[in-house]
Amino acid sequence: MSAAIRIQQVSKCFGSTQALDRVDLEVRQGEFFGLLGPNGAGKTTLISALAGLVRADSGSLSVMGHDVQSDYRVARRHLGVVPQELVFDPFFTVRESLKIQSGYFGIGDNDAWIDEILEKLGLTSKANANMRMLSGGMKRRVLVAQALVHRPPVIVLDEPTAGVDVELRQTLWAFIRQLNEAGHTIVLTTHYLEEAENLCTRIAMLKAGRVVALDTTVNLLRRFSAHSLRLRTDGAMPPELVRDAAQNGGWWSLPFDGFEEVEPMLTKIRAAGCRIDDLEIGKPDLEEVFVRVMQGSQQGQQS
Ligand SMILES: Nc1ncnc2c1ncn2[C@@H]1O[C@H](COP(=O)(O)OP(=O)(O)OP(=O)(O)O)[C@@H](O)[C@H]1O
Repeated sequence: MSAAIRIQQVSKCFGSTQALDRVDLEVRQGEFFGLLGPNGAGKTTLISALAGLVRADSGSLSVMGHDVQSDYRVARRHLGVVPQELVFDPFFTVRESLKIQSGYFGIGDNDAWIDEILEKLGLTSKANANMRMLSGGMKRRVLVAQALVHRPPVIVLDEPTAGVDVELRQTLWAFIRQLNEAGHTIVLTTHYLEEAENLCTRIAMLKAGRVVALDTTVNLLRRFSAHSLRLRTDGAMPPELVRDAAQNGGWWSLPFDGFEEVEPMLTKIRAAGCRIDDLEIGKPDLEEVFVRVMQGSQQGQQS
């Protein structure tokens, strides 16, 4: 079975800026894959290269086995991209825009699918509204609809929830999850790491155009983050606990692997005469993983 997306040794420079530096990445069919990185890491450039909007200086990219340069039309037909920028033609209604988009892909009678997408994205009541009359969140919904109009097996969403309200987020993720369950491959870039942690089964992290971590979400959390006992006390902590602890805003954070370690830690704190004023258990989270990977730029274990 061919990979949904295969990126091999892709580099791209804009003048003196190395936006992509020998990127190797493979996304399997049916995956929900996260592409993360700080501003300017190269995520959008990589997506643009995949969609044929930017030409890589070297390397190759394919979608469902079709090279994005030599087999552009077929590769593009297999790909739906939700762009980060709100670009649209202000003169058409929502339905007209979707019909025109269908036309680009040579699809004539697409009304039933358009109705379904409109409904799933909560756009039915806006179908005949002019694009320029829509709010920012509604325009973003239309961008998602446009990306799906030709039923692409691979869907790439470039920060689809930037600046959108809770309702759209939930509607959007419910729909995207459904598409993933139906077999579509999903690639997501987002700065909301909680979203990526909940949705993506595998994650690549980019920094300065390079892949600096690539692994399953579970493995990344296991390797770079831990449970922690977080507490505020009235006095100095026992020195043997301070060694591994981090302090932030009056809170101590003590990492641990198994819950059986918690009670002995509390006993030591009490024995040192400290009163515990507040206490909580922190779970491993992707934000900690992200910060540690970006600080260290370790090459993550491949999976
Ligand atoms: N058309 C362009 N011309 C010149 N430089 C560009 C162009 N497009 C991107 N770059 C540069 O390439 C680098 C990667 O940009 P890119 O937009 O791919 O990052 P990103 O990871 O998508 O960032 P963000 O999270 O902010 O969207 C940046 O340094 C950016 O300034």
